[in-house]
Amino acid sequence: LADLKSVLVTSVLNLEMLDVDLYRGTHHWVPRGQRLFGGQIVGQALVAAAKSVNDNLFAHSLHCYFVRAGDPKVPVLYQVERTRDGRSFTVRSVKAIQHGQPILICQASFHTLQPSPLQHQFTMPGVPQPEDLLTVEELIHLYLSKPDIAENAKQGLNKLLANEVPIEVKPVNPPHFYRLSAAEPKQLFWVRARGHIGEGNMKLHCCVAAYVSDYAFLGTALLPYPNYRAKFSASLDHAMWFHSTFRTDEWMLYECESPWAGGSRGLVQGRLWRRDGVLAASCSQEGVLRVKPVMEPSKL
Ligand SMILES: CCC(=O)SCCNC(=O)CCNC(=O)[C@H](O)C(C)(C)COP(=O)(O)OP(=O)(O)OC[C@H]1O[C@@H](n2cnc3c(N)ncnc32)[C@H](O)[C@@H]1OP(=O)(O)O
Repeated sequence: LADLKSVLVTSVLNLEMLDVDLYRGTHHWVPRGQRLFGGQIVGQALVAAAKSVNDNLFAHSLHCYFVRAGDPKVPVLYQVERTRDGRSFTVRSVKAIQHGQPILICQASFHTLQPSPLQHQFTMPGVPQPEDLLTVEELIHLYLSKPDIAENAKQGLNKLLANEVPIEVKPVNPPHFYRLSAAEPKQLFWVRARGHIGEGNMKLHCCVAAYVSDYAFLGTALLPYPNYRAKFSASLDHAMWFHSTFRTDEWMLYECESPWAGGSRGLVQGRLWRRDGVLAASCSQEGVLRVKPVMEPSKL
């Protein structure tokens, strides 16, 4: 079963070409709520951009704004503009369109492989190996097996189990579902695409990493506030930098932290580590976070 090709490759990131530099994407997993998953739109935009660059060029960064909510009822069109082709760097601008209007604007830059004596990186945090940790689904089953669990909590968790998220996630510090204590705005997950992708197509692995990197990212900014729940949260922008080769169908450590929240917004930053400690990619995102108290204050 593990050798089944990842749905991210066969479906989500497999765009239909409509014309030169014009593509159509389909949806796979749509989160609860009425908007498309941002990671899907960024991943598909990067696929569209990468189709117009030479094979010797690799994505090194992307910068996106989510300007409208994506509508799950209709497909997304991706229109690529060939902004510049240089000797080393090539830039593409992609507009994701629904109902004739942009939902995402994305700039992606590609670079030829160039060796350099300048080379450093932070050190990967020391964490338990993925084989010693439980998946989110296993953690939910464990939680559901407790005798005193409230009916509404049960329903919420069962809905989570019914999700067909095409990525596997193993939290390093298992979440306390419905926790009421504040935590530092930091979290660590092992993540990988479900199914097989295989070695060799670095362009594709960058697109999968773009998809994966939006998953649960913004939630990091809510960890210090267990007494508030998001009544509206959405990513406003997303940026990524790709540093080295990696495989997204192998476990990677996603280190997320939120250095700031204020003014109904939160900033999150992340690092995707290869299992052998090589820094694969860095990410940043700002999101809108409109919250309300979990329990209404007493009127007495
Ligand atoms: C996992 C994370 C993800 O993947 S999220 C998915 C990717 N990101 C997105 O889909 C975001 C796409 N972008 C957007 O939807 C827009 O740019 C957003 C962020 C909504 C822009 O916000 P804004 O300029 O407020 O838009 P808008 O005027 O259309 O209002 C949208 C709804 O929000 C409300 N709103 C507005 N301001 C306030 C406020 N200060 N306090 C409370 N509510 C506010 C508006 O009334 C409107 O509500 P409604 O939709 O009419 O019910």
